[in-house]
Amino acid sequence: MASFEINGGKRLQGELVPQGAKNEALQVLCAVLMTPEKVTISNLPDIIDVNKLINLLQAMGVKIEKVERGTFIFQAKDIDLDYLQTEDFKNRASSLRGSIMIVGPLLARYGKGFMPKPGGDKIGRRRLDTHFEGFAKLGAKFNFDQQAYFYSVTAEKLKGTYIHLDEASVTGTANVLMAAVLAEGKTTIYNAACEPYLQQLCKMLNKMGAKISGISSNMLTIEGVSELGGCFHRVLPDMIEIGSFIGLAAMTQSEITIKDVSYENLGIIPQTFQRLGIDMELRGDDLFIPSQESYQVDTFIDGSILTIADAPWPGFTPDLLSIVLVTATQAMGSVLIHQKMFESRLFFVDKLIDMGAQIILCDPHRATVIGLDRKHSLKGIQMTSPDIRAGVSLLIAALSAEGKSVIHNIEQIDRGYQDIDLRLNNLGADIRRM
Ligand SMILES: CC(=O)N[C@H]1[C@@H](OP(=O)(O)OP(=O)(O)OC[C@H]2O[C@@H](n3ccc(=O)[nH]c3=O)[C@H](O)[C@@H]2O)O[C@H](CO)[C@@H](O)[C@@H]1O
Ligand SMILES: C=C(OP(=O)(O)O)C(=O)O
Repeated sequence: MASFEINGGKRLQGELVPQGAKNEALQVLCAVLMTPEKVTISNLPDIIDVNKLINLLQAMGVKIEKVERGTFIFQAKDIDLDYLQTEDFKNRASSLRGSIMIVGPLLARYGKGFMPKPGGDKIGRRRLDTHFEGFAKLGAKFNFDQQAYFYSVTAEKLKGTYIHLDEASVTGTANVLMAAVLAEGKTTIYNAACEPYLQQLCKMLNKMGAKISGISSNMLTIEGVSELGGCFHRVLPDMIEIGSFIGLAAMTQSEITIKDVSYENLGIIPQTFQRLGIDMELRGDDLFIPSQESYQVDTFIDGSILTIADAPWPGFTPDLLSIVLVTATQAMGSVLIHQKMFESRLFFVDKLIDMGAQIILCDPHRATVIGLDRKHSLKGIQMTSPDIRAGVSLLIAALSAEGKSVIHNIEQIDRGYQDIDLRLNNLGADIRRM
């Protein structure tokens, strides 16, 4: 288990180039299974989860050529379907969440798809009903082996239909969408998730010959086609990393320019950090965050305490709530953080409280943060990263803190943030990997 040792209290200055988006990368990598033709993807982040999925695809028989860091050519001509029953497949596929999205493409192209219990963050219940109910609506037969915790779907032929998803699941929408693209006839997916990740996936599939309309809305219409061809696709900058850098700048009083953020795809994210009192300026497509002595949390119009809550897109993404929470610890004013989607994502506040933050964990979903307004700094401590976003939040807290902190289990951070220590050290941080 690797660790970071951080000497905090340093102001950073300079430019950060965001990596490609982790959660989009996982979707579009699964989509290479939709065609026997070559698919080139660029701006793939070099992070644990993405590399695990690339290795899984390779083990399944996908030919992969690395053009340069971040750019790969994939060709899924001969897939070894027997491999999907092996222990090696089960081990690899269960080590990340994104692998679940290979099921839709496999079902669509080969009439069968398998999946062990997928991995990913332990941040609460993460059910897969939406995925399998969607496949069943398209005509697939579903089986769940409870003993082996193994999901399988089979179908001789998928037939387009009307599907009202039980919830706007991100990976669920991607999975059902990919199955529908090669189904016979028209499919409508209502209550579809519509994050930029999904918009990008739809655009990529259309480039490959799919007929998807309604992109960016919660109703996707798909006219099935019999086959897809190759394409070139570039992954968007990671909006979660961009949000993390905004919080980092505010907490450490740093002046940071985040390059080429693709502002139009950030949705409500900049606005949400502005409500914490963080100034920012859009310069071209770069986001400039000035060094701020103090930032004051907004209230609602009636003067009541601000609530920041997650919601399906275009609402505020749950993956940035931990970062908003840590950023609020040094703000002037109070804010209620309401994590509606996941029930185990706020417990890391214990560590922030140990560092001197003023937080009341009301229940597993809600925490009230009473900002310190830099009356005193957080103090460095030893801690363990419980999940990817809490891990980065603890890193931000440690960078702002007085003294030395150690964060254990940084594999959690590395699975989503590329070379984070090196990139922040280039701007003046003091992070040592141990
Ligand atoms: C690999 C990947 O892409 N992971 C992301 C994906 O996970 P994933 O696709 O697994 O998450 P889902 O969108 O399926 O659901 C996330 C959680 O929110 C709940 N839920 C979902 C929709 C809804 O309308 N109401 C509701 O309560 C679900 O029950 C679940 O507990 O989306 C999540 C939600 O944005 C993100 O946190 C994950 O980073
Ligand atoms: C929860 C996340 O990832 P995963 O779904 O891969 O666990 C995340 O990216 O914040």
